[in-house]
Amino acid sequence: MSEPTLDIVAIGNAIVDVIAKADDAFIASEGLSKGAMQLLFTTEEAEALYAKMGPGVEASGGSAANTVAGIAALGGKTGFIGQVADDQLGKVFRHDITALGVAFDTPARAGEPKTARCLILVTPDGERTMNTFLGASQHLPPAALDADLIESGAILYLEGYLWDPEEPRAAMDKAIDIAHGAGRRVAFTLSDGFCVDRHRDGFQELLDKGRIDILFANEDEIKSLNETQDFDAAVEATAAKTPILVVTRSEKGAIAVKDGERFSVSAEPIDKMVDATGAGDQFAAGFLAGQAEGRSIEDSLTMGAVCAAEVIQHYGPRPEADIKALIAKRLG
Ligand SMILES: OC[C@H]1O[C@H](O)[C@H](O)[C@@H]1O
Repeated sequence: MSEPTLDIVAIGNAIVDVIAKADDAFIASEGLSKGAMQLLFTTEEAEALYAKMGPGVEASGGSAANTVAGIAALGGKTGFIGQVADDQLGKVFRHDITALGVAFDTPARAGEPKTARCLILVTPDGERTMNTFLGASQHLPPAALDADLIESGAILYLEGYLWDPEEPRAAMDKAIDIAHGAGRRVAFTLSDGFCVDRHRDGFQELLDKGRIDILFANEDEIKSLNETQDFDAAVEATAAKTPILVVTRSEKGAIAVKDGERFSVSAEPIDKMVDATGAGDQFAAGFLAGQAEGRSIEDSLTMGAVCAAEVIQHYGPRPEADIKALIAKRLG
């Protein structure tokens, strides 16, 4: 079996975010669930919400894409697979991710629907409420997978959001087989509490069949997965099904369980939470980069916490500061 040449290869929704400030009254009046991600099913729905939003800033996003962007910023070698349309936003997404040194060669898809966009409303408390029009990203077919790219990564990283549409779900299923067939590890994020509600059985089946080697979740997601409000019981149940479980807990820090041993890290101090978008993505970036560098679970958790703390102190889901330097300062 050949040695991997990349640290992480991710498959995810290829999305351009539009980020705007909003108040709680707007979230309520639109009937949105604060802090969650809801899907917008038509262009009309997306345009209607966009028209009501305040001035927005565009930034490349997509959960797993944000994670590989973070790992690349930390000096890791990464690849990405995701579907954009042959349009302006697709070009923006491709430019931004390749400019970071991420290998991304999934061909653009001609015609409708357009490249995915996520309308993100950030309230004064820094919480983000996401509204995603999946557009072209829901048409990532299994045939678009670059098996060589997947096999070249030490870890394949997948986002639970991609379990919503049928074609990418089949693609991820195939990608797991390719990665495991090449002796690689598979990491997976549960993405969102509502997403877990929609796909609890599918996610549990992945775990029961031993198809996930590293699972990322937050508190809501792990409780939802196990249909319990008892955090410790939820962690124990899922930790028994995967070699490494990582659970982020916002200001309470994060924990990991590896082979029955539990580790924890405090949240890094911050001045102010400006925008929570990308917090989980950058935590995963720090943790996976640590794993790729052969670091301990404790140090990988600290790297996750440093990356998450950086991203929530500015608008946008990807790092702006020199996170490599921040980690060097923190871990020496
Ligand atoms: O996790 C944050 C990301 O989720 C959504 O997919 C948005 O694109 C955003 O960048």
